[in-house]
Amino acid sequence: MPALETELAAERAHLTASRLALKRMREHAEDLFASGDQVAGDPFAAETLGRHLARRIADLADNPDTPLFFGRLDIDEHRYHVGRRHVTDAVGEPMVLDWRAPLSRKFYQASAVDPQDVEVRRRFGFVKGELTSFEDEHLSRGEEQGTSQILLDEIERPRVGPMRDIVATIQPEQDALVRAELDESICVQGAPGTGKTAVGLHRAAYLLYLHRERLRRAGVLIVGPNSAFLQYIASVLPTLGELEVRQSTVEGLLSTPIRSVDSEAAAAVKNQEKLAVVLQERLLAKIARPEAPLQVSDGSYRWRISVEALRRIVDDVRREAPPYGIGRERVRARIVSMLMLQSEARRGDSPSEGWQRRMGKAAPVLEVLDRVWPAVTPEQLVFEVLSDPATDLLDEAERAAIAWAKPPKTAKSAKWSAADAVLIDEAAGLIDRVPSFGHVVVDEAQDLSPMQARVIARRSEHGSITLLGDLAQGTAPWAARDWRVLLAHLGKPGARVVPLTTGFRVPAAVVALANRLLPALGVDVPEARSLRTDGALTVSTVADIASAVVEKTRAALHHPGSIGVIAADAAVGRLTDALREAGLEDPERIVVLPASLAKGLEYDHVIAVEPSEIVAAEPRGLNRLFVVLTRAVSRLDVLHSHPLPDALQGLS
Ligand SMILES: Nc1ncnc2c1ncn2[C@@H]1O[C@H](COP(=O)(O)OP(=O)(O)OP(=O)(O)O)[C@@H](O)[C@H]1O
Repeated sequence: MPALETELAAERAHLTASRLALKRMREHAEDLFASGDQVAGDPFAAETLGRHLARRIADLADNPDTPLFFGRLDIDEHRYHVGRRHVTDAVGEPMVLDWRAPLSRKFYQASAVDPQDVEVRRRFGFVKGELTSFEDEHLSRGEEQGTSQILLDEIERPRVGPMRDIVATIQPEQDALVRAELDESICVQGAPGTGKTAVGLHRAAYLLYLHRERLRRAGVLIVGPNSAFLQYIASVLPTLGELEVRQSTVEGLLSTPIRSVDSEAAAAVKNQEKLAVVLQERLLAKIARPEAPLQVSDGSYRWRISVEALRRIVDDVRREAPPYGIGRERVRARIVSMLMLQSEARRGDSPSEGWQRRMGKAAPVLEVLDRVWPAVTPEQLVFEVLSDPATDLLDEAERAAIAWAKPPKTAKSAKWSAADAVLIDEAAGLIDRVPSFGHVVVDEAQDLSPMQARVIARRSEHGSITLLGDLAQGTAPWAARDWRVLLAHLGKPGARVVPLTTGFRVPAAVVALANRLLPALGVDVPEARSLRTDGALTVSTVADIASAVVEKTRAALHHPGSIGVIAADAAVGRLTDALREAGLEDPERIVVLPASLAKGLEYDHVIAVEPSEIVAAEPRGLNRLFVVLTRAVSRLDVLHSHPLPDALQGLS
């Protein structure tokens, strides 16, 4: 057998042996799970152990399509296979190292210039789970491949279905971000297709591996722009063995059901940061100066707190500035302890806890509390501000914009909008503490409004964040133009801003087209540089858009992979009908997508319909077009019957 075949056979044998070892590990976990009741001492321990083992069993599942290892490091006579999880043999010797283990870092970072003791780095090529090839780099001899063929094959593989993990081919600049310390917050300014989303998800998996207990308790949260995006990324973390990460939109984090839609003007006002100040001022204005002493009857005794002493309590608590609701409880507790001191002095013993509770709820105490520090719900506070936005912080036009069209009678009967729900969350954060996640990853972060950023700031106050985005793809009316400003709203003003510029999705010709829009977008971001020289771009002037879309879609079906027809939202119905009438319905492969939902997604073949309509549909329409043009993995057809936007003139 030739040497290459012998090597391949040996690697396949190692793969088979690793599979068997994984099976044994899983069976062991299943046996433990089955006998859990007898092993654990009490029902609580049994449940905890059960949950742990169920997680472990799920973690050890073997997916035949995802190879157990994808690389090998030869260091000092040892061979280390690097894969998605640890696999050990019957005596506990490692057969596969988890990609997140410290040693595995060399797989991603070693180079001919800095071999890090690695003699050989081997990358494996797989086809449908079958090990079919490998590439060696003799780093200690100064040999390093340019761009790996296995990487190129991977990024050119047709995309159908949800996003995949990239563990086998993480690049050094991505790896440095994935492995940043847990307490470091970072902001990744990444041009389209540079792997921002992938980096964020792998960072979450890496941090969970390294700080499992801490993060399991505090939790990890991924925030994405919409549910289509969340579905698209949902399977990446489970394939990396991480099942317990919360994935949500900003709206999904809020507790208020959304039952109305704001005008653009109202949404713009409500999303400004100064609304946080408006709410806070209105809340603090509820605190009143005590004007009378407090007297409480207690059996045959009568206790009294002077008005000066009450004022001192209120002033002290106000100065300490706790959340408003906690402040109210603090005032109550201090009143009760003054009463307690009087009772102790007269009766000579300490009152019981029951006595303290009773005093805390005594009618005169409640009366004072309700007068000087009244209880308020977040909904009530927002209702009051919107019903009567009397504040110098808002001008006449702003007040008019947010006034209710039909004022509800009470906070309970109000129909809240998405921006109201954010205000209610702000109010809730002013009134009480919000539990903080250990780490929060925010994707498409450029579109967060200052008030939405504060929703996330509250949930990451004691943790760190990974902020992912591209200022050029900002389409919301309030989209960020400067990361520093947004980072300040997120409570992480000092976070490192790191650019990513090597594109893995979009072919060079398509990147060049999209880059023509950059100067008109009004943001200062580095251009993308594509790793891909393949791909095809056509720009065609057509007479009838619908029939051109049908024709291009039919032609696209000759290639493998997904097809995204992306058009201005208003045109989607018409194009869907045209494709249906032409018999081109294949939900597995063809999607007609409104431009407003394209962000973060990718298709092998994109048919971008009528750019000028996409641009005209919204104030940041040019940014939207930039997003649409950069969704293509292999081929992009631009179809237009109206003139192209200025920046693209002269193309067809
Ligand atoms: N190191 C890599 N190896 C292989 N594929 C990669 C790598 N990095 C990124 N990719 C692939 O490139 C594509 C783009 O990645 P991703 O969606 O994370 O980029 P993005 O920066 O979030 O893009 P956008 O801002 O345009 O939404 C994905 O298909 C991803 O799997």
